[in-house]
Amino acid sequence: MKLSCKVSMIQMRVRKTKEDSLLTAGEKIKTAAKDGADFVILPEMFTCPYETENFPIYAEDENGESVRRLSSAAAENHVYLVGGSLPERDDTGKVYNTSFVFDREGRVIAKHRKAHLFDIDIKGGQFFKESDTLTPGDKATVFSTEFGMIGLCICYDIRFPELFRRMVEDGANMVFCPAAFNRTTGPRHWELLFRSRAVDNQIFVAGVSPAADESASYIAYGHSILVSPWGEILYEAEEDETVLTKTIDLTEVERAREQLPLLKHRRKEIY
Ligand SMILES: O=C(O)CCC(=O)C(=O)O
Repeated sequence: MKLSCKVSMIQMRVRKTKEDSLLTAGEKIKTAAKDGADFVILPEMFTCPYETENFPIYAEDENGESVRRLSSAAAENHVYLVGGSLPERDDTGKVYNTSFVFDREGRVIAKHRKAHLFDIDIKGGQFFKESDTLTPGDKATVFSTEFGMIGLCICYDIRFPELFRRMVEDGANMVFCPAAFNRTTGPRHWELLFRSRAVDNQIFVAGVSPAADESASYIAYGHSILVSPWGEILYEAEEDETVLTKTIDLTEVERAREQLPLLKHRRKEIY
């Protein structure tokens, strides 16, 4: 297993059209590859303005144009590509919030359908009801690479420690989370949640958000973040567009677990 990798987080604004968003993502993936990225991560719903009524309109099947374009981008740039998320329609017509992962040859090696739908109503703050148009996925997702097992989840999934523990039990030493928090829950919980999931599992966690767009009906929080197994914030963006490439030393996972062996100290018999 290789013990060091470069992760690129693409914080981009969703463009007016799907085509423009795909072209912009393509350019930024190239920039990340030039920086030497092994993994390139796009944001949640990076081609689709985040509104429930848009999900069925923008939805494509798993062999649709967006997936084909992301596959080509992964292969052309020889990177693992975590394709943020896209609205995906299955053959029964149900729509999911789905993240596809491509290997360096452009093959789909993982697919996570957001398991926890974002249905909230915060008085004086954010309202959203994904379940109006989306169906939840029904499994935890990990995939294998030369850097070990990697977990994958989407946005609101970050709030569920049980899902993370499942991915960690399945071997994940790093979890990627395309996400789009907002200006109500972002300032309150974003850092706290990413740091909590990292520290309670002693893993690296990366959250990648769209850039804020003042003209959107749902303004993403931005603040794409990378957290170490010690819970330290290694990088946090502002609200604007940025591509940030960071080297990750995966031996940190083992070191944290040797020095502070909390996973071994679990008392499964009492909970
Ligand atoms: O959990 C939150 O506060 C934000 C979640 C979210 O925006 C989403 O799941 O898309």
